[in-house]
Amino acid sequence: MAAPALRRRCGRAAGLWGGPLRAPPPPLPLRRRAHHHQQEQPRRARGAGGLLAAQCERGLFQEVFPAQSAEEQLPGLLEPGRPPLTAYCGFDPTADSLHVGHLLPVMGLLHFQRAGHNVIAVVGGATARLGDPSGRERAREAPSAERVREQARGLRAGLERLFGNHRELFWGASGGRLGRAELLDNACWLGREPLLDFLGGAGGRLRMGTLLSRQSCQARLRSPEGMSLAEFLYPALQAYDFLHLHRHHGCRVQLGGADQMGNIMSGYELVTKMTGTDVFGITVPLITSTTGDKLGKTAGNAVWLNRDKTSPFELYQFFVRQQDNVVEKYLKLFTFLPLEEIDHIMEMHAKEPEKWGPQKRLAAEVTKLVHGREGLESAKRCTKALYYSSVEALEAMSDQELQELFRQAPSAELMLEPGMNVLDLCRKANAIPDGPSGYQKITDGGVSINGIRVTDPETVLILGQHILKNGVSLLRIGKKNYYIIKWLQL
Ligand SMILES: Nc1ncnc2c1ncn2[C@@H]1O[C@H](COP(=O)(O)OP(=O)(O)OP(=O)(O)O)[C@@H](O)[C@H]1O
Ligand SMILES: N[C@@H](Cc1ccc(O)cc1)C(=O)O
Repeated sequence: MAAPALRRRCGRAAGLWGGPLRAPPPPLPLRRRAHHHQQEQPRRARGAGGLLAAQCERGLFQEVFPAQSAEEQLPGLLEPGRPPLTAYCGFDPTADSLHVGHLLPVMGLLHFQRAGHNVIAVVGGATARLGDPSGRERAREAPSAERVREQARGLRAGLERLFGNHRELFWGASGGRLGRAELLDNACWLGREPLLDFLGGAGGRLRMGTLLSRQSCQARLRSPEGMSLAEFLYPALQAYDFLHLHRHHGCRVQLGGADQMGNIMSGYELVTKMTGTDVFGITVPLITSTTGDKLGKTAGNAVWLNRDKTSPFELYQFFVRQQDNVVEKYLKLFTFLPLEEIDHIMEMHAKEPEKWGPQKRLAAEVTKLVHGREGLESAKRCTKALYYSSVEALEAMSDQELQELFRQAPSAELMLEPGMNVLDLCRKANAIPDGPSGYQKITDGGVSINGIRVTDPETVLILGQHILKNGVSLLRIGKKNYYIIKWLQL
């Protein structure tokens, strides 16, 4: 199958925009195209029929496969009133947490769900043992079965949180029918499939030439290390997942990042050959860092969704720091805000760029989806405490937040002794050098407690001022050396 030639940019697939199939509209810049279509054919406010068009317009759905039948059939299959479709996406537990890159295929699933379709998130408890060679220059080190099981737990918890937060905080009031969301692990079927059955069944249908022609395979075969049989068979296992999900859950759509197109095409090949049913693949764009690397584990630049690895505050700050040239794109990709609202946010931003309005909104929406309302409040509290030296915010912080906020900061547990002063505190916390230079550090104005500079080393510590109600003090030496002091038996 000359598959890559069939791939086509989602944005150019006229049928997906709701326009005539044989007369695609001329390619116009996105914003103008939206208005052009609004005039020709009113855009449905919500509903399955508009799902592909809407997500292409947001830039979330990048490519569809196979282009022609997807153009011809998907819009009809997604019409409101038709039976719901089932779409799936897989996530390999090669770490114990999801990361920001994974959010995009999850957003894809959530949009399917919002349009009334059923979705399945598959944790690759079996596939992670082999390691997907797509987009990788070298093989991964094979993790132990126990490690994969442990990491799969982390991924499952993360996915459950995302779907739960979405249902509670982003759908609750909408009233419409939200599709079903299921969480499965491919170890449940791949782990039980006898080898000979697999090779004799799926193995007999997939073509070597096609598998070898995939770009990810070619790149690896040319590399000095070559490619193991396990890695070579990876796409066959992923294809088998699609077949299994099709047979047992009626799944007809596989979503994935752009790097997954080869594996998705193999799944398409297997399902159509074995069942004769048309199935489809949809990819989402890859989120990259400012240096152009795919954001993820391989490049070592992952921003995690698990609170233990990246706190709500750090996640919030990651999005607040996004540059103007990507923030509009991210608002469309990572939030459910209507496009008209995003336009308005961007217009306001042009007038008042110093307020960082779009960045803050983006950060708030994503943090709420990932960490819930409480996580967003925590992120805001930490921001106030750190960047606005808010004693109130500091006082309201839990131990966990303090640890998260000052992850790298040393902490000390101290007993408050009568008459204890600022110099004693700094010394006991090992925050200043012994002798006169430490003393001078304070008199020079290099020390603050709870955001307030203290220049007299003999100042006696006062409860409620130097020691907050929650029994902590935040000591800062110089510009950014923080020490967390926990007072015992106050
Ligand atoms: N930066 C990203 N942007 C968009 N999609 C991504 C990104 N990173 C991962 N994905 C998608 O998330 C899904 C699950 O990815 P998976 O966890 O298996 O690998 P990964 O995170 O890409 O791993 P690695 O970084 O180790 O290559 C895939 O569809 C993948 O394409
Ligand atoms: N191969 C995908 C993960 C995946 C695993 C199993 C699947 O059925 C689908 C996708 C990746 O590494 O990104």
